[in-house]
Amino acid sequence: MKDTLFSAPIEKLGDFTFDESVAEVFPDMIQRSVPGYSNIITAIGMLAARFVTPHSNVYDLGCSRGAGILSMRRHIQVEGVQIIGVDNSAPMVERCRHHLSAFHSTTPVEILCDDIRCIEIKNASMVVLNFTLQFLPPDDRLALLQKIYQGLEPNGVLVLSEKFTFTDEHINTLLIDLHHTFKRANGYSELEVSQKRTALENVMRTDSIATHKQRLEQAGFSQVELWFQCFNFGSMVAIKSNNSPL
Ligand SMILES: Nc1ncnc2c1ncn2[C@@H]1O[C@H](C[S@+](CC[C@H]([NH3+])C(=O)[O-])CC(=O)[O-])[C@@H](O)[C@H]1O
Ligand SMILES: O=C(O)C(=O)Cc1ccccc1
Repeated sequence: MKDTLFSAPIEKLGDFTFDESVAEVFPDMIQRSVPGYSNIITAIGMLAARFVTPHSNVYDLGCSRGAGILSMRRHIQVEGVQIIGVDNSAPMVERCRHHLSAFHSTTPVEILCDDIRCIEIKNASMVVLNFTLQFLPPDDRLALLQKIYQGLEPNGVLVLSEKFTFTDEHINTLLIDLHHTFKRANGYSELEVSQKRTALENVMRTDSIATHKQRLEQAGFSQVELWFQCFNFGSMVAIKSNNSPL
């Protein structure tokens, strides 16, 4: 389904939510809106092949329709792994469960319709936050990362993908502008770009790469690196060391 949600003028533009209409067009929306999205999904599978250990849990927090879960599940070759996907949007969860059931796998997946701030994380070898942390209130972000760190086993990995802001105003404007050019090249009109930007203003509060690094370190991660960036979008890995004091 093609995303045309912001194509006509909207008189009272409300805040962006992950409702039925967004869930319906979501694969098209994210593919045309996030530069590097497919590369990141592919890399999440490659990281799963390396990091997921036998008899561990794997979490995809804010799993939407399950693209990250499918990519990980395809690459997991070890036994006894349980994948847990979490999303608090019922229309997303419904489509995610339906989509996953269309593919055969020996690795079980459970999809929870819940807030990622409320679920328990334990015995994890890999945790994915693929463009989800940016939707949490900034004050709740550190506590979530601390919970993830505590739930990870030594040598476990967190993949954190986000839209970034940049402290240099000129660079920030340039990268936002290149993102808009990317969206225009993918068929979105000026009106679609500007209405969606306004709808996202109050719900998606982005941090700088430096803020993310500091917060991940504060949560306990000692090895943190940006492994991918395209314009103002990117993805980081954070590894829990095997001689962690916590
Ligand atoms: N507090 C929360 N608790 C649970 N879910 C939440 C919360 N806040 C937001 N969500 C969910 O996080 C997802 C963010 S989209 C992730 C893409 C996916 N990872 C992908 O790889 O395709 C990113 C984007 O749209 O830019 C939505 O499905 C929300 O319902
Ligand atoms: O579309 C945008 O401008 C974005 O920043 C990315 C995005 C993609 C899907 C849902 C919400 C935000």
